[in-house]
Amino acid sequence: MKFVDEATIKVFAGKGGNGCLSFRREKYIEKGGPDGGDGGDGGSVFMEADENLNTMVDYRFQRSYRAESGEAGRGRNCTGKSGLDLVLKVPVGTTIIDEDSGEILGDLSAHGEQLKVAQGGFHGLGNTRFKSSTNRAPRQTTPGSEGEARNLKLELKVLADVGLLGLPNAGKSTFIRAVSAATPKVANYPFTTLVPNLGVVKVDGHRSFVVADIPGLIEGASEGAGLGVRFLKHLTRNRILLHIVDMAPWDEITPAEAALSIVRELERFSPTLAGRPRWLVLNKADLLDEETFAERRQELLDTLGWEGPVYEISAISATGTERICQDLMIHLEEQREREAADPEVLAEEQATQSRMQEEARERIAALRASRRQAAEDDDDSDDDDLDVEVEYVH
Ligand SMILES: Nc1nc2c(ncn2[C@@H]2O[C@H](COP(=O)(O)OP(=O)(O)OP(=O)(O)O)[C@@H](O)[C@H]2O)c(=O)[nH]1
Ligand SMILES: [Mg+2]
Repeated sequence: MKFVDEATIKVFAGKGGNGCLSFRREKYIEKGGPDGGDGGDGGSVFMEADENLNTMVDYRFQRSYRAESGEAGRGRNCTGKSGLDLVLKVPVGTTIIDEDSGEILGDLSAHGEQLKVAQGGFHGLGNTRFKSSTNRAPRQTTPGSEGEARNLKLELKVLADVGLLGLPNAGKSTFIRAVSAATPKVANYPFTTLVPNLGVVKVDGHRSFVVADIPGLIEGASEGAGLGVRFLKHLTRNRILLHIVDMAPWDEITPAEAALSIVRELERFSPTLAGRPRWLVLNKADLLDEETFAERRQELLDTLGWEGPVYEISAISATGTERICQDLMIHLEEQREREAADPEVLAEEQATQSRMQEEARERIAALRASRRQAAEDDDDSDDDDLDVEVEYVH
């Protein structure tokens, strides 16, 4: 699943320090010559790619960044100190755009790569510089120049490793809140989530993966009902799906029926996607006594004929969620290692992704056609919502 993670910031390079106007004043020397030093240069602002980062989240809290200004020059020919450069770290793969002109300033594609985004101001000259044979007591200095200022847009295409799948109200957004710093809206009604949310899950402090919370699928999603179909195709880019099931639904539907409807949806949409690694996550365990929970669990597994991994959690109190994250991390790392070690595994994964996308495209095209047909019949529907591009929101 690919999202654009973006942030808009303003950067200010430091101003150059002013040149100093000063004359030597010492005992016994009545008219000393000029000794005003130059100012220091203002610091510049750089962006630097850092492989330890994977989102722009930090840039959403602080929007304005300033490099140090240079100090003014002083008497006795002292040059002012230069301002320190400011280096702002961004994830590898970030594109940096000048927001006002739309110009792409650069792509930072390797760890440690830097790009200067705002030039520091040049230092002013002290009056010593203006001494000449005809002017032994110059009173002239120049001010330091202003540093550049720029509005920048930082864009990062993020691939989510894990996609959350489930009916509306299953607890997907609650799950992502429990395991990451993302804070999507959670509410006791369906379709709370209207646009996907990404959360970065940190495991043991330094390892991480990205989870995408998408709007709830409802039965008939692959037929274009509800919001689901717009997002189903984005799941074709995930490595693994977590199917979140509400074990204590408030409506008539049983967890087994609900889960089955989701699986059918997936199969109709893309058989290849339905065959991807998928783990069952039974949520809201806190709302049921043990016995009822066990019964529902058994019915669910039987109905699905499920033999894959199953987790029991209570997302609201983050009970059981840590273990899933540990296991997901291991699964993803093993997959990454296999792909890195064996080109055939990587090629296979790419082929699978292409196949899923092809299936998704066909499905969407078929839906479009049938909607168009319907539109001709009643002249009242539109199919614009079938293929929206997804923007990332925290
Ligand atoms: N008791 C209990 N309630 C939960 C749990 N997880 C989620 N909920 C509640 O279930 C409701 C729906 O949760 P959300 O996280 O918004 O569900 P969602 O799957 O994101 O829903 P949509 O965005 O509409 O698709 C909220 O009222 C949550 O507080 C849980 O483990 N226990
Ligand atoms: Mg939600």
